[in-house]
Amino acid sequence: MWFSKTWNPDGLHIYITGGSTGLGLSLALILASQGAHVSIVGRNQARLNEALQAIEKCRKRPDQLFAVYSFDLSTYAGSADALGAVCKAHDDRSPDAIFNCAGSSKPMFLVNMTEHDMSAGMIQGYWVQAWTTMLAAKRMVREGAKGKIVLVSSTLGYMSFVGYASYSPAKHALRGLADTLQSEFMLYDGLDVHVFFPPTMFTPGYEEENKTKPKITRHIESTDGGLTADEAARALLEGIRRGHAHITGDIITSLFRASTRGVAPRHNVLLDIVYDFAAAIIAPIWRNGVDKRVRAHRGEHQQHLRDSGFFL
Ligand SMILES: NC(=O)C1=CN([C@@H]2O[C@H](COP(=O)(O)OP(=O)(O)OC[C@H]3O[C@@H](n4cnc5c(N)ncnc54)[C@H](OP(=O)(O)O)[C@@H]3O)[C@@H](O)[C@H]2O)C=CC1
Ligand SMILES: CCCCCCCCCCCCCCCC(=O)[C@@H](N)CO
Repeated sequence: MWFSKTWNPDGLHIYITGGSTGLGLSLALILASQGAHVSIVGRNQARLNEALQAIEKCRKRPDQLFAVYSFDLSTYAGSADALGAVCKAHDDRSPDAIFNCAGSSKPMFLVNMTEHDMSAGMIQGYWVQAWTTMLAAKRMVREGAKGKIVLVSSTLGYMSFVGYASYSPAKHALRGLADTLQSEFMLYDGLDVHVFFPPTMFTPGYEEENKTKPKITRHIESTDGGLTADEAARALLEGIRRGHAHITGDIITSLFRASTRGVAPRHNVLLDIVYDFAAAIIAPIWRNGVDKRVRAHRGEHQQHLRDSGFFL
């Protein structure tokens, strides 16, 4: 399955969760312009309608079907209803590819989180993609269909630092799910799983998470230059075209990919060995600087805890 080096979306039915903004919308626009039928799901109907208008402008042929559906994918039932609606418009057949882009994050200090913040991290990071993956796999296997399921993790699915206690565990969990399925789906012919690890992407979701993001977190992650949603979408599609199991679209995440590879297949063996070696040198130096910065932040953090009423 790693050796299929071409993928042409023309004429395929592609289901994009979280396709109304950010990465998912960029993917929808690119895939529509390449001749795919595109179905997207999100919660907010107004944003879905706007997305549909934008997708319509990318139409390549009159027979392409574009559809948007409002469902909350954080539950099994919502994900099942969404997938059912998406398939119904295509003779009840499963999509040829599913891009799980839905998700969100709320960076905060652990001790400032409520029970809801902590559990929402797992729901909006993991379950929002895992339920659709499970439901789609069942459908595809029952139909004997060939297809692709793509999960969207993050650089924070390979490593983490202060501020991401509710989010990074969920993105690590997606990697575990993808690695498992990359093995398990060897049982079926033509069912592929890919997992994407984007760095910072300048999207509406990024604007939203910056509202709660601690200053120290923002500072540490500024090492990463970031990508536009369009650049990230193109990197993801290139990874799929190359048949990569773990897809990275920037050098920093490629260093982490190579150095935390486990038994995931390498991309270019020689280059990945170079990345692994480079990470062995750079990672501890970077880490040392970050640890110093976090320790130097202790005084300001205590003040923040007092100001936020934590001790009351
Ligand atoms: N931006 C970044 O810096 C990074 C983001 N990521 C990940 O990439 C993915 C895309 O991020 P990005 O494009 O920034 O996000 P955006 O917030 O811009 O878009 C998220 C999309 O998902 C939808 N969505 C969110 N929650 C649900 C839900 N419970 N049910 C249905 N739809 C939902 C949103 O629509 P609506 O709100 O209307 O439901 C929207 O369409 C996410 O998984 C994110 O965690 C990874 C690394 C970096
Ligand atoms: C091998 C050594 C390399 C050293 C450099 C390390 C730099 C780390 C940058 C981390 C960037 C985190 C991006 C978060 C994206 C994300 O998922 C959030 N925006 C939440 O949505």
